Amino acid sequence: MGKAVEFVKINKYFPGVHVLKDISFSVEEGEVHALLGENGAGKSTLLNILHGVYTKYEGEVKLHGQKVNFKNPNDAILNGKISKVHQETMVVEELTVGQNVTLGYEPKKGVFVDFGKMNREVDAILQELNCNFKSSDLVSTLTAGGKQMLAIAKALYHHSTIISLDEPTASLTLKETEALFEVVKKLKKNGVTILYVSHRLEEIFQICDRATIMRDGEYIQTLNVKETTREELIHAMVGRSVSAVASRLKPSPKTDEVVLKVENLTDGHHFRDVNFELHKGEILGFFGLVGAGRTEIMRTIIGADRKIGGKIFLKGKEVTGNWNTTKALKAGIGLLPEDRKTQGFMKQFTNYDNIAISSLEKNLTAGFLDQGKKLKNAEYFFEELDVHPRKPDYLTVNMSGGNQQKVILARWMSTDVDVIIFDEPTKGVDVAAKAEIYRLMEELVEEGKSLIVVSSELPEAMGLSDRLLVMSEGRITAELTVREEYNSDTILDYAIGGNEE
Ligand SMILES: Nc1ncnc2c1ncn2[C@@H]1O[C@H](COP(=O)(O)OP(=O)(O)OP(=O)(O)O)[C@@H](O)[C@H]1O
Repeated sequence: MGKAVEFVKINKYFPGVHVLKDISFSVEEGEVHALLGENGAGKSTLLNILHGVYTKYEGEVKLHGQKVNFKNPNDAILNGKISKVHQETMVVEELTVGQNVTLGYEPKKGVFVDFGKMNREVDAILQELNCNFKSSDLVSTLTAGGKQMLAIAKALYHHSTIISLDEPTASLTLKETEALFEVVKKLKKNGVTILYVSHRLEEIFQICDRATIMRDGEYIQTLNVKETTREELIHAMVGRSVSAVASRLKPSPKTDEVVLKVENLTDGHHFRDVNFELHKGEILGFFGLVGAGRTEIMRTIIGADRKIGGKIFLKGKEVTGNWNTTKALKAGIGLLPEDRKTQGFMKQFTNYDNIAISSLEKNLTAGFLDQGKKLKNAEYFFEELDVHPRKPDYLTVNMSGGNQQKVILARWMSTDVDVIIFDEPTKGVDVAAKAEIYRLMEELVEEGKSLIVVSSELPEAMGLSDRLLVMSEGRITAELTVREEYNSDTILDYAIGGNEE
């Protein structure tokens, strides 16, 4: 078999930073090849070069032995038969699936779009991908997994022979993830080459043949996944051994004082009759599959969404009136949102300003905002969370995805609120930073703060929480109070809804 992709001595510079340093390696035709590395290692930058997003770089990219230099991603799709599928795949919600898949390249009858042909062609691809929606369905009716499939369908419509999947499972349900893996296997069988970027190492072992590891913009090595252990992969990525397992070093200073109480909370759509208490100094886990209603509960608690029934008590006082996020923050409760790209940071702000937004009072000296204080606080978290590059004065928008997450985490960790809700705190975050985040959470409870951690990663939910609530389809299906008795099979059963109390 030949080489689908060859990178030859790729160098890439952004103003003041040398991001890719002499990267050379190749990807075989028909293999599933993982691209691994810590946040900021350069994975997205390399993919952006491959897919024609960045056109200025040193070195050569070859596809099937031919040197290419695409003008833009469209050029790459049309002339290189190479497509990228990622989280933020652009779709036009108001159009049908078929219109989105064929956008700009619709089959025509004379000057008119041939909708019959469009639907026939797209439906054939959707069938091949085992999708449960049709070409004529509106995109707005699709789930995150459906949209991902749509992007793959688009790649196939353009006869792509190389497809990159960038963190494809981050927002997918368990079922959607399984369906995606089936599709990956099928594509591979048909000779399609897949480049796969993910921070979820178990997935690498499930579907990848080889893995290339990058560190600080450099090529480290390419490994045969079957002959590699999880520990070896982590060591190659981080350059040292790191425990990839969420664990607690110290017990929580948990008390009986109830800081947050939720009674029969219902939003009429995503969850109903939710009851729970959060105690001062504890980490309360919320485990469930994507779509179980956890995010919606948390948004309702902080006043971002409306409830139609039930009560919320904060430190013994019922939350009434026009409850909103500003009032919540003032009352001492904050949420680190799951969707940090759109709800997380200000594009025109530097890292230290983005970190300081929610703790401005802490950064005042004699009534004025103290730049020095802001910077010092940012520097502390940059060190603790190992943020790359170590530049608090950089615009957050220019940081890698995972490092942006760390900046937003730092914001919530420096707030004065004493109840912090973390929604998927380690999504998109590399393995070394995960361990740091767990340690910082322990420090927060030690300081007397109370945390809720929403997680779809079972080992994380089990390893981190003092108490664990399991949700399925909008309801709490179990409460597990003794850490030592956590059992992953039972918890998954509760999450799937097969073992309701
Ligand atoms: N437009 C830009 N201007 C300046 N620096 C940039 C720009 N885009 C990326 N970088 C820097 O390039 C480096 C590599 O970023 P890249 O997004 O490729 O990393 P990554 O491996 O994909 O990380 P993650 O796992 O967090 O997504 C980072 O240090 C980032 O700050």
